Amino acid sequence: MSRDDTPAALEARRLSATLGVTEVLHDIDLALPSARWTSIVGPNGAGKSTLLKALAGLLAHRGEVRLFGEAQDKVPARVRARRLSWLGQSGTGEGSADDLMVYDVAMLGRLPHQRWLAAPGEADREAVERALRSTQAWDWRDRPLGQLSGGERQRVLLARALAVEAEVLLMDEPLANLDPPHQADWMQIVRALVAEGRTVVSVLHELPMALAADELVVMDRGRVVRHGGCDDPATHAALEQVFDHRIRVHRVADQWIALPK
Ligand SMILES: Nc1ncnc2c1ncn2[C@@H]1O[C@H](COP(=O)(O)OP(=O)(O)OP(=O)(O)O)[C@@H](O)[C@H]1O
Repeated sequence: MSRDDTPAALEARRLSATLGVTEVLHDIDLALPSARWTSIVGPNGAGKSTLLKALAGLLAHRGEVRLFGEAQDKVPARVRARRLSWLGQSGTGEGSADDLMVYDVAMLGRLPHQRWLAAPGEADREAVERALRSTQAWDWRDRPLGQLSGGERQRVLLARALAVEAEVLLMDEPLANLDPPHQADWMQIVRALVAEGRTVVSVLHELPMALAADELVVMDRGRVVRHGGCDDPATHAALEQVFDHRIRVHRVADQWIALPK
């Protein structure tokens, strides 16, 4: 449960996961509050993507994952796909979509809402247009995904994730390839989602952006070493520690930044 006794949006209990023959997540207990933005950070190989996939129900694991208090493997796949939206690391698993038009890629986000083989309805078209406009990808709607630059493509995939209009959005390195203005736009989109009561969980390498979240999960070697507020000195200390004290968290112009030492 989260601190105020409402069910956490996502909760992991004694969560472990093995890839190949190696256990990469060890006994993780974690409760991510709803209507908040939580960032997951840590060194390369810490297990961030694996944790996100396990939380999304995309990876076999031991232990339990709960979605708003309900055992996630008991939630029917279609219902889960409406409640939980996923943006994977760019370049993974999207190759087969290269020939699709941008509009149709974003429309894939509406599949969980559509009846089997039914054509998209008005609500689907509106959600797709809203999503593509919010990531400034609407002008490319008639272009094939494969013709776009890395950053343009990322904005289309973000639009697809937004088009789901899910309560929970999980995003793995959503800022990859985005230029600074579009990184700022991404943060505005996230803040707007959270203001609407949605829950956002992002794996980020950009520490200043990660520290702009409400809460930070700091991982190291397959474990959560700290889950706390982004303004909390104990969170900053954990962050500095997992990066071997090679960074230092500072307050500059009303935001937290992490500078190399
Ligand atoms: N198929 C696999 N078989 C064995 N080990 C794997 C496999 N895939 C990933 N791993 C290992 O699992 C660990 C966790 O990987 P994961 O991708 O979750 O880390 P991460 O924190 O997201 O890293 P990064 O910041 O580099 O993206 C790494 O040590 C990685 O080498």
